[in-house]
Amino acid sequence: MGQQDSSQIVRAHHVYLNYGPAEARREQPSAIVEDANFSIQAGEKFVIIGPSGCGKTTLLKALGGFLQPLQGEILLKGQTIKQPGPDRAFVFQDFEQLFAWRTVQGNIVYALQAAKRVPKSQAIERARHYLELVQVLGAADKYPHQLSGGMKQRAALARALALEPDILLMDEPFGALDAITRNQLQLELNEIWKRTGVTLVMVTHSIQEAVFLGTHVMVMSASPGRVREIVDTSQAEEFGTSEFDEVSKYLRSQLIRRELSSEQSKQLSAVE
Ligand SMILES: Nc1ncnc2c1ncn2[C@@H]1O[C@H](COP(=O)(O)OP(=O)(O)OP(=O)(O)O)[C@@H](O)[C@H]1O
Repeated sequence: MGQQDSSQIVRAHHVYLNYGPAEARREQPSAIVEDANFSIQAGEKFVIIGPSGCGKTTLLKALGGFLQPLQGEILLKGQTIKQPGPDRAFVFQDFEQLFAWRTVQGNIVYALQAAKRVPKSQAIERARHYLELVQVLGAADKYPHQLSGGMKQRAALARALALEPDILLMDEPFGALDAITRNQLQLELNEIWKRTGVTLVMVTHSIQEAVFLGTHVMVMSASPGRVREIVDTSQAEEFGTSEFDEVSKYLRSQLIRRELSSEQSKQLSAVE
């Protein structure tokens, strides 16, 4: 490996990913993700887009340490990622990611005690701070089944942020929300990012969301999943501006290039 830039938090170096037992994986001629090379700077909002099945979630799992590369390596702060750790927190699309038998605050306190051994009184204080940040402090004593989908996602976000991770990994976190709640959470996530400075790595199917939230958007191609391009979108964060429209158009053209079938192209247009 070459030298690591001090502000570089993640470096993926010729990463090949596949599933199954190590032996079987080695015998497979092709990988799901092939030769992925990219780096993420601390404090970036790094968004991954690509056609369905190209390996976006697979890549997030590898960043999370849940899947080891067949070849290559992923470094976090200069250290090879070998397993999951509290320095990386996840938010998923699924509304049911909180422990059903604990209150919203209890979910966060438990995570802090289990993952970071934070003493209880300090964990409660931290939980309430992050619940306030995502605007669900009023629901601190409620159980997940008493919350709307949007509130559950806010609570899951608070739990992830409370861990004060080096990177926050988000897999289509707003994908199952209605359009209004989704827009509101996008706006709020931007504000939270400005206040916390956390490095975000997010997968989305929406080009608009990618451009709005991302400072950088990585476009993947399918079969095999490869990194096609990383686009700096930091100047295009305002909906409706010419920069926003231009970069969205460019990303769309990159996504539907070459390998997409007409059916997949239709699906992509439908989500935009
Ligand atoms: N646990 C698993 N075991 C075996 N194969 C898997 C597993 N999870 C995913 N795959 C396969 O890996 C490929 C990439 O899946 P992945 O979920 O990473 O794609 P994606 O780009 O996130 O897709 P989508 O946009 O549809 O969510 C798919 O062919 C999928 O069937």
